[in-house]
Amino acid sequence: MSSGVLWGVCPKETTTTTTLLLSRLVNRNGVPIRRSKTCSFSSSSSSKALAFSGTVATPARSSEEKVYQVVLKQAALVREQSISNNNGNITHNKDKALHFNPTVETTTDESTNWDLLKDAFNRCGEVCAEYAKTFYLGTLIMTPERRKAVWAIYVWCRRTDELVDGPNASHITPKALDRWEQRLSDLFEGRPFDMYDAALSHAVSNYPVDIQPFRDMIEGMRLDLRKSRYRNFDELYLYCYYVAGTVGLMSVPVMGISPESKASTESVYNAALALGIANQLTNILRDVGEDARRGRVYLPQDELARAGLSDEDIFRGKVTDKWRSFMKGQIKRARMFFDEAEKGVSGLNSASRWPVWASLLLYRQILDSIEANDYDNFTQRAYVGKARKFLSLPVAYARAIMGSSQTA
Ligand SMILES: CC(C)=CCC/C(C)=C/CC/C(C)=C/CC/C(C)=C/[C@@H]1[C@@H](COP(=O)(O)OP(=O)(O)O)[C@]1(C)CC/C=C(\C)CC/C=C(\C)CCC=C(C)C
Ligand SMILES: [Mn+2]
Repeated sequence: MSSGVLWGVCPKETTTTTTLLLSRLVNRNGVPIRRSKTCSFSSSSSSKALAFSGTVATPARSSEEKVYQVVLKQAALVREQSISNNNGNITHNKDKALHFNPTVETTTDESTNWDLLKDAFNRCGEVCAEYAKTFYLGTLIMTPERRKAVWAIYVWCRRTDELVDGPNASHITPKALDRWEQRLSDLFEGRPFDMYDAALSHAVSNYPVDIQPFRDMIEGMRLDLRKSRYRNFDELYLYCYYVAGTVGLMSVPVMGISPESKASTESVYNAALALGIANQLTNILRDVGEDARRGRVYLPQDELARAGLSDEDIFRGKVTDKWRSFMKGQIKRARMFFDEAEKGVSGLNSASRWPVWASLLLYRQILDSIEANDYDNFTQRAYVGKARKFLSLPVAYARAIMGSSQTA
């Protein structure tokens, strides 16, 4: 498939801003911490920094606190907006979905809409199958409505990433991202620009999906345009939330929360966020060499310095004992986010657990593969081979099933 056809869309119009609020989830070492607004913070230079407003000094909020507020808001929205059946299970928002419901008597125009929409979802499925085969296979066990919605979200995320990473990336300006964000607002208001937008427009009208994680992902792409260094983990955490944690928050309302789950909505969202962060940290560790060749160093500068390393060491690309030891710490932290994510999978609807477990186990194994490469992520790209991928699927399935008995 020509990615030019799929991604070469130049959106029009203006922007909106994102709002992040307060509180927390896991600390920068990945350790869960529950704290109230009045609790004091642990470590981190940026958490300790003071933001001055007038003459009153107030502690600057850490990225974790800001992101946790988004989690709380998303969890509250899904509780409020979802129409619950007797079990409290999340079901479609039938009022909004009515427009595209083929079982409702339709005019010719509406039938045409429906045909176009069917084509749009089929195309989304093809894109997923092409770019993320294992994930695509996992979606096949979901209900058709859920599956289509997840595909539409996937395609929007991929296109958004391609704006700054794809073949036309050198032409992408902040203005283009503003136009992409305007297009996002339009599709959320039922005015899609193209067929992929129409698929997402339908999906977000059918499930209690909020626009904020989508806007925040665009904000992550803005960061990629203007920033190539991260001073500390607090900055990196925010970036990871923007480009990947958001995916978890977008997906939960569609994947659904299990009616039998004893887990709180908030804890399921926390786990989804953690999976996105874990995946992105893993991406970053896998792609150190590739990113360096593009002049990018995502690794926290203060942690590099503490390990006696600098950008120069990364550009030189020599695996030394210092590097191995530094990488061990980074891998450990990524694993802690995976651990955090694992705790929430059983809170999802049963049919959504298998693809989530599969993606979690596969991504997590990239970390094993970095170790197997003796931490050479400068010249080698860690990957999970076909055999290991294949073996992970029944393991994922078993975990998904085990989750059912734990939640019941
Ligand atoms: C309770 C619980 C655990 C729920 C699970 C929630 C859930 C489904 C979380 C999904 C987490 C996930 C797959 C995050 C994606 C993270 C990621 C890899 C982001 C990449 C960003 C940019 O990275 P970069 O440019 O550095 O990397 P590349 O070299 O370009 O790869 C992204 C590329 C952003 C775009 C993200 C996607 C295209 C993935 C979107 C995926 C979905 C919508 C489906 C998620 C569903 C499942 C089952 C995995
Ligand atoms: Mn990318």
